[in-house]
Amino acid sequence: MRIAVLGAGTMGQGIAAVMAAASHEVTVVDAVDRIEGCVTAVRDRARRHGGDVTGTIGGTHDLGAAVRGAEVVFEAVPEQLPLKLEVLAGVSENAAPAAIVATNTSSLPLDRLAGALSHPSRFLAAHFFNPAETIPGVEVAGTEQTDPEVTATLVALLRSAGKEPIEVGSCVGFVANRLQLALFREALACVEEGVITAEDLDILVRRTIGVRLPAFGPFAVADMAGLDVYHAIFTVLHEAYGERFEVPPMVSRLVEDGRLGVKSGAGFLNYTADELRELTARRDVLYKRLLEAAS
Ligand SMILES: NC(=O)c1ccc[n+]([C@@H]2O[C@H](COP(=O)([O-])OP(=O)(O)OC[C@H]3O[C@@H](n4cnc5c(N)ncnc54)[C@H](O)[C@@H]3O)[C@@H](O)[C@H]2O)c1
Repeated sequence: MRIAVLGAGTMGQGIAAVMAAASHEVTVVDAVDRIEGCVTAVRDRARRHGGDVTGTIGGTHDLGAAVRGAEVVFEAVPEQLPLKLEVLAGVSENAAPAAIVATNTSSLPLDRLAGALSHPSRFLAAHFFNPAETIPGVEVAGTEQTDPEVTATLVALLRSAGKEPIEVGSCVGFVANRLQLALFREALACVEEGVITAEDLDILVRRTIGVRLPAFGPFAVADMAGLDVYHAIFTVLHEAYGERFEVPPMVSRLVEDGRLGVKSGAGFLNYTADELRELTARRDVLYKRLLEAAS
């Protein structure tokens, strides 16, 4: 496929590297003086990521020329609404009506960005994580106007390039950044209260709750801990810290229904008898391997 990547900074280079390593014809567009430097950086990153780079990598300052022949355009210019609107308007003027336009915005509302395009049904978000060539997951979000076929095509493109697209609703900040910032906000609160240093907090996270996350998400972790246990902890933390730790009604409901997690056979998630039997052993093996890999 012919792919244009707009903005060849931290993210654009990574996205271009992913696509070049997957044999696509990639053109990066940037406002920097030395565009050759961006191309070299993309090629180096693609090589480190994928070995042989069979796709071509070009660079230009000319957005119009780059997007004119592109089947997919990835936008990765800085997170400023007026700039993104200007760049997307330039894409709209020059790209073929059938081209798919994907923004890598972290937080800007997709509906506002879609307003810059004359074919908003071809627009959606592909939110990569840094470094884009290494982190597997990519959040994919459309607006109400996005054609489902466009989403399906982008998802297939990402999969074929070795990524793991995960579709999310079109909310500000999507999902991963909301989770990441919620954790960071509480980490800052702990440091500001003086209960731990920033250095020790990083160690604590890496050696406790962080060990679990590559293997199990927050709902699986909660089910393994026991939702009655979470209910009790929320109750105490709510008294100490107020509103932000109020017992979530969903947790209360599940506890009332006897869905306490793995120990009662179901919680947030459902488990087959086989899964329940194997879960603890699988968990212990995974944690051991993850700790070995991280050391
Ligand atoms: N850095 C991250 O960890 C991260 C992660 C996910 C998403 N994002 C999002 O990705 C986008 C890009 O972020 P980044 O970290 O790569 O920024 P960056 O500053 O590293 O790169 C942006 C690039 O865009 C170029 N640029 C500026 N104006 C331009 C224009 N008019 N035309 C073409 N190129 C132009 C800049 O010269 C720069 O090289 C933002 O929307 C950001 O929120 C960033």
